[in-house]
Amino acid sequence: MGEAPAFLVEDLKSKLTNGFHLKSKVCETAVDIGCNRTYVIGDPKSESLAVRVFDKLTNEWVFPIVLGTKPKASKGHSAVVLDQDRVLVIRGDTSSDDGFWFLEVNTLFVREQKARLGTEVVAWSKGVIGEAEKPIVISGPSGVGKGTLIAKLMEEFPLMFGFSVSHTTRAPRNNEKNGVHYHFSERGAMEKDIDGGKFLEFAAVHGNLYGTSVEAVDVVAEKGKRCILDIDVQGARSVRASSLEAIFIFICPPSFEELEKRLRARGTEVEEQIQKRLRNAKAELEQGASPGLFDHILVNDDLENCYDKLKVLLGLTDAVKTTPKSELVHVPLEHTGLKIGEKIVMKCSAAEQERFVLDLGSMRGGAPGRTRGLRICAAEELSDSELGFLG
Ligand SMILES: Nc1ncnc2c1ncn2[C@@H]1O[C@H](COP(=O)(O)OP(=O)(O)OP(=O)(O)O)[C@@H](O)[C@H]1O
Ligand SMILES: Nc1nc2c(ncn2[C@@H]2O[C@H](COP(=O)(O)O)[C@@H](O)[C@H]2O)c(=O)[nH]1
Repeated sequence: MGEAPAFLVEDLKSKLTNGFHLKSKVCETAVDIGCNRTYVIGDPKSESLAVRVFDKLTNEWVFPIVLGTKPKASKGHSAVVLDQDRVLVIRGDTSSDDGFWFLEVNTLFVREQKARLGTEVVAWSKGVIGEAEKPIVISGPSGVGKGTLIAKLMEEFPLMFGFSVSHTTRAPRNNEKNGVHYHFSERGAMEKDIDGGKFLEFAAVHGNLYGTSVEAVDVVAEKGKRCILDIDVQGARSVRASSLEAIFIFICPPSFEELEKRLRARGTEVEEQIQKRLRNAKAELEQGASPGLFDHILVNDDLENCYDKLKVLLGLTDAVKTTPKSELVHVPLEHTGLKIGEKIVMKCSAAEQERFVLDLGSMRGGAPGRTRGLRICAAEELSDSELGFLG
């Protein structure tokens, strides 16, 4: 690995304490976390936000496994340590919906992945301004009508919802398209991606492997839509245990006989599979009722009736059919910032007269999902000390 170029580390380090400054074309920043580690973010050649770590105990560079959806390359960025767990990275010359990223170095998710992979790990999480709606997890036994309800929701509210396309090792049915209904995968390839930390959750269901990749959820969020996950109860349990905040809905059949009727009438499974799915349904129905896992239980008796109830609990009325747009702020390439408590006071170039405060006080979530609940407020809302910084 070799020794750290001391001049580089010292030079980069000196730029950052609680305050930070981005002049155009600063594509490499360094932050110290703890006594022994310097995280260097960025690569001036490619402008990518690559990450490497200098371990001061061994005097070696470490190249961590980088999880989560990575930020796009950037002409310049600034970085400030928020706590021992994460660094806020601000991409210059971008809009606030793609400007704020969190490099997680020691959060619970990162610690879990370090233990699992036995190597250095960091994870990216994109900062979301405002109260982006929570993803919706829909579970229930095979044949209960989850897919039917989700299809109705997507048809009525195409701008609001996006489907998380899972990976599965099951063979496609006649009407199923790769990349639309599922990413149909070879078991070996899927297991490799699971080992590589690319999955938010996975489970063996009815003899096949199914899983939700971090990317599947991110792709939906990237379009500004609310993500719907159709996953089994084991998957719901894993998501519940993760940092992804979601609403959990369990769909029940009116009776076991009706479930069997629907599964047979769908005509997609051979008898052996039907029997297996019905056996598993018994256990799933028991687990669905276990306390603390699901926020809502809906009985899918009459389809229209159940769909109406689903819309009510998601707070959907006829008046709400588009995605609410939060106000966007431009983050210029040149900016100066100061961390004061849970606020980042941003002063952009004097000529542009742009000043705002990024309030991290309500932030939640984080890798492997998004960091949500950031708030941007105007300079008028600043306290005297914050105004002092702005000069
Ligand atoms: N309320 C209902 N009344 C009668 N039939 C229904 C109802 N809801 C769904 N169905 C039918 O039941 C069958 C199974 O529904 P669907 O495929 O949506 O189930 P699913 O829960 O998504 O199953 P899987 O978990 O196997 O993907 C379909 O043929 C669908 O048209
Ligand atoms: N844990 C997960 N379960 C999933 C996922 N995608 C689908 N499923 C569940 O599998 C069964 C069977 O689905 P089918 O398409 O073969 O009928 C069903 O209960 C789905 O909810 C996933 O990514 N993770």
